[in-house]
Amino acid sequence: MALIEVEDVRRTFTVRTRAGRLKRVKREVRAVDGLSFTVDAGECVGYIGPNGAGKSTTIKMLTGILVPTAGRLRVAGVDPSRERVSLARRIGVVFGQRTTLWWDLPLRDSYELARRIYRVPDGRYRANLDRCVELLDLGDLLDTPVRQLSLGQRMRGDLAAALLHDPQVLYLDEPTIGLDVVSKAKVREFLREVNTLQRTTVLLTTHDLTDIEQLCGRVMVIDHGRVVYDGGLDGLHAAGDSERTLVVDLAEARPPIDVPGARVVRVEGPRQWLAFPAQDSAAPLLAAVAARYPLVDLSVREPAIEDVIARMYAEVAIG
Ligand SMILES: Nc1ncnc2c1ncn2[C@@H]1O[C@H](COP(=O)(O)OP(=O)(O)OP(=O)(O)O)[C@@H](O)[C@H]1O
Repeated sequence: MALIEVEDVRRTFTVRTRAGRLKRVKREVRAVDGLSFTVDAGECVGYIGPNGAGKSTTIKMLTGILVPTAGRLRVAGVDPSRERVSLARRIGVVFGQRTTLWWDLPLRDSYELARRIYRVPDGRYRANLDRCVELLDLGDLLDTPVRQLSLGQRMRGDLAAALLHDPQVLYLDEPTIGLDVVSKAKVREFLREVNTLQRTTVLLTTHDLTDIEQLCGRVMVIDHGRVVYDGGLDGLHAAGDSERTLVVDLAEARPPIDVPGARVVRVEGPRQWLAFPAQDSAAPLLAAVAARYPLVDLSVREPAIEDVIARMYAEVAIG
């Protein structure tokens, strides 16, 4: 069942720019330009794209903050901008860059306020709070004012606040930004649990592609307000023409070796790096290298997803 429906949605902004000393001209910016997709209940979807691609504008329309210029939007059966109050009970939102908690209040009081605003029944509130406190390790922090929390602690606090009312959809905008490795791991583990056990639908915007690799079965890449890729991470590699690398340690330093189906991209003493198409099997290549040259060691490196996406953006920009 589709929980999020976006059908040919557009959103333009009129901006005024200087033209000469006194004159100002109006210009139309198409932030979202004919966007269509659906997200089914229980999915965890990465929503990624370069700066200015239209991600925040999409999320703002899906939360009812912005009204689309044209097109149709539904979240959990509700038109976001027309029914913001009933939508608020169905969604949770976390912005990595700013908090939705009350700065001067202890976490516990912020949660209590959220309980009243969303009219969460007592039993459900208790159960959800206990679960979040345990999974996010918030026990010792509940009585600390939000302004005294570290960034990682605050983010964990924000995640709990977004989930106390059992939303069907959770929007996450850069949830791991600025966090250290340990905090990132904790946040990701929690999100995985929320998505797989609670079956909460997650739409995740991030520039940290490890978030996507570890959490999302599906990725949507957006550029210039349109979806340019929608599918699994594997397919993203194929779409971006990505390459894997075979790293070989030869018995001695040599000029670049010659093996069909691969090309040497780097040589450092006896070590050589051979690039080959990511979708090809590495086995024949390994066999060919081993048959021709005395080897000490070899390993295969997967392409960095950042490189794949950078390549894809470059193709879109050229095309
Ligand atoms: N309120 C606004 N007024 C004018 N232009 C806007 C407004 N909001 C967004 N834009 C423009 O719309 C385009 C899309 O912006 P948006 O913030 O949705 O991108 P984004 O993908 O979220 O980028 P980032 O990764 O940098 O957050 C940009 O060109 C931006 O300048």
